[in-house]
Amino acid sequence: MRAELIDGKAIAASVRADVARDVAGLRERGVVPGLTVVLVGDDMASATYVGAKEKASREAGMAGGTIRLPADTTQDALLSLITQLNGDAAVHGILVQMPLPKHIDPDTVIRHIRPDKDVDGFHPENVGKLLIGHTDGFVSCTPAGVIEMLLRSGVETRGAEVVVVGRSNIVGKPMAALLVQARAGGDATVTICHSRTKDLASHTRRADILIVAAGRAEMITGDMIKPGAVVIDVGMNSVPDATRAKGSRLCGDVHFASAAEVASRITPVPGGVGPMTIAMLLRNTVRAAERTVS
Ligand SMILES: Nc1nc2c(c(=O)[nH]1)N[C@@H](CN(C=O)c1ccc(C(=O)N[C@@H](CCC(=O)O)C(=O)O)cc1)CN2
Repeated sequence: MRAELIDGKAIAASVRADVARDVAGLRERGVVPGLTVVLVGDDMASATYVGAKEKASREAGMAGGTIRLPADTTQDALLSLITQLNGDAAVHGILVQMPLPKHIDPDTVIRHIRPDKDVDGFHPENVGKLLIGHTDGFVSCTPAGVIEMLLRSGVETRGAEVVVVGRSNIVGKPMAALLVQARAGGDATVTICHSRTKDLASHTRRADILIVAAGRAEMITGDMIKPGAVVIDVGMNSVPDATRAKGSRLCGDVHFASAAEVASRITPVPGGVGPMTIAMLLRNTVRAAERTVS
């Protein structure tokens, strides 16, 4: 393997240590940052992520917890709960775990969360603030985590050719917005590719930094990467693997073995971007709490 690993777990641990210090400072001023996570249904992966968020927020000294609702919860019942959390002064951050059951419209739910408690950064007001460069909103945790990883790893984005594969509202679009903005972790020249992009490899091969968030297991192979590029894999896919006791394994959107022969630096899956998502959620929650006192 030629590439050096970018260790998301270690970087996330250092962000979480910073957050814990900020939480301690707020507690001295009589404010205990509170995060409430809402999980609807019994999706196993979601339950794992929510459990990880709960544990991380507790370890950082925050209050709150998870409200678990059955899969047949109505949209109205969920909206009523959010109204109640919106009005609760002890709750600084509200997060509704995605995906939601099919009978609930995620956009309606996201719009119902008070923008100043939307620590996921999904509300249109927060997305709009990101686009126009206002720093008083919240930025979606996964793209914010990627920028933090690049900054803390000393990867220069200024003037870099960055290709983002994936155009989701949660990752691809905010990722591109962060990369083009005129400040540290930005100033890049950005191309967004997606499922309708013609000759994807001709774009990815130009990238100094390649960020892949397409949701297709191992779709980017070493021959699609410019030698020496930095590769950030946002993908999280479970694929069948008869050699594992579980019968499956977790992999990213990048074919790690071939990519690591070509790239200069690369994030693994697991242990790359995933842990950063949770660290940035904690950071957003501390910011939400800070804004209530300053
Ligand atoms: N309301 C939200 N829903 C979802 C979000 C989100 O940011 N807000 N993102 C994803 C899931 N997600 C957080 O919720 C998430 C996914 C993965 C990880 C993570 O740390 N993964 C580990 C591996 C875990 C495993 O072994 O299964 C890793 O990459 O090392 C954290 C958060 C969709 N929903």
